[in-house]
Amino acid sequence: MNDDVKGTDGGVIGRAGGGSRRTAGAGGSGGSGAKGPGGAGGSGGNVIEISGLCKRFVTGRGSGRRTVDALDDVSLTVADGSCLAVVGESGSGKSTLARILVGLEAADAGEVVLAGRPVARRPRRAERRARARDIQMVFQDPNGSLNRRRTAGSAISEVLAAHHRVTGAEARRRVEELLEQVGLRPAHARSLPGELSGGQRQRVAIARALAAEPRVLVLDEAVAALDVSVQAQVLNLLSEIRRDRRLTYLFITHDLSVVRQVSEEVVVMRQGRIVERGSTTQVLDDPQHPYTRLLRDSAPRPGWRPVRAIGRDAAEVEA
Ligand SMILES: Nc1ncnc2c1ncn2[C@@H]1O[C@H](COP(=O)(O)OP(=O)(O)OP(=O)(O)O)[C@@H](O)[C@H]1O
Repeated sequence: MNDDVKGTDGGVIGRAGGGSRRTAGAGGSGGSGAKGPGGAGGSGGNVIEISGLCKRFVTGRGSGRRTVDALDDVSLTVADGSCLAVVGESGSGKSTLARILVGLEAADAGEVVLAGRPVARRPRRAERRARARDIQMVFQDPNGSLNRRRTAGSAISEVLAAHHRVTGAEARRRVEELLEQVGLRPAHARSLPGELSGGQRQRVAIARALAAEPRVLVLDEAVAALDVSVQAQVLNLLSEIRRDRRLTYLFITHDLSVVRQVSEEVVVMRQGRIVERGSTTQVLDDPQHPYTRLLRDSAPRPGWRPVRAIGRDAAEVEA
């Protein structure tokens, strides 16, 4: 972790309304938040602590060999019950971060502490299962987590059975409760994914993730495929669920208007590194890093004129 981005105030990422912000300096890439008074994993502490995370992908052979540092010394914390948004252009490393967090990918270096427990880089089966209870992921495309031949009810009860000792009538009752929580009717338990709209499918995917009763939801572009009115409904639903269940969200999105709606804090990623972090209002209203300004100025809004510089070096853009 780089000292130039460690806040002397103990960092900001993990605290809602922490009120401070850091821009990573030359060579800086990480953010750091302090443990709250409750300590890691405790109420008021950080439920996610990531430090020095690195991931390199190597593709091709010989002269076609290519290496990409998808994550380069990434550090951040997320406070219990808060929502941290992760933004950045395509290829900046957001999904790799999410996939490592939920165990779909192994990091090359660095540490992940989840609910106070360090996560092994190559965990055993029991550890993977324990992690899945703590942290669940919702993807952009619900078809990724829903089998087209399985009803919504069966998809949800599969996760229930994996993590909780419930069977028969109790499982059916829990499925109905979960469907209601995501704004669907109990009868939807009998629907196949193909019989549901995109928004309804994403609600089922959310109910399925909630069935584990996790502490953390990682949402990777979870509303990006929905049309705007459905998107607003699902975002409202996610906010209600977070409040009611005291969940923690890591919310990956490229859409800055979504960031404003859902998160208290935001980190901005570029080429595998964190370049800026802070409260959502500070970062979006008064961005300090040229790349954040570029992202903001590239977002469509009334009177917007496209900036054709995404992909150019941010320093160039600044100049
Ligand atoms: N399995 C893989 N093999 C090779 N390269 C990969 C792999 N996964 C990701 N990468 C590369 O790592 C970099 C980061 O990818 P990642 O998917 O994390 O970015 P992202 O910010 O989530 O992008 P997007 O918003 O388009 O999903 C990219 O350059 C990508 O091509």
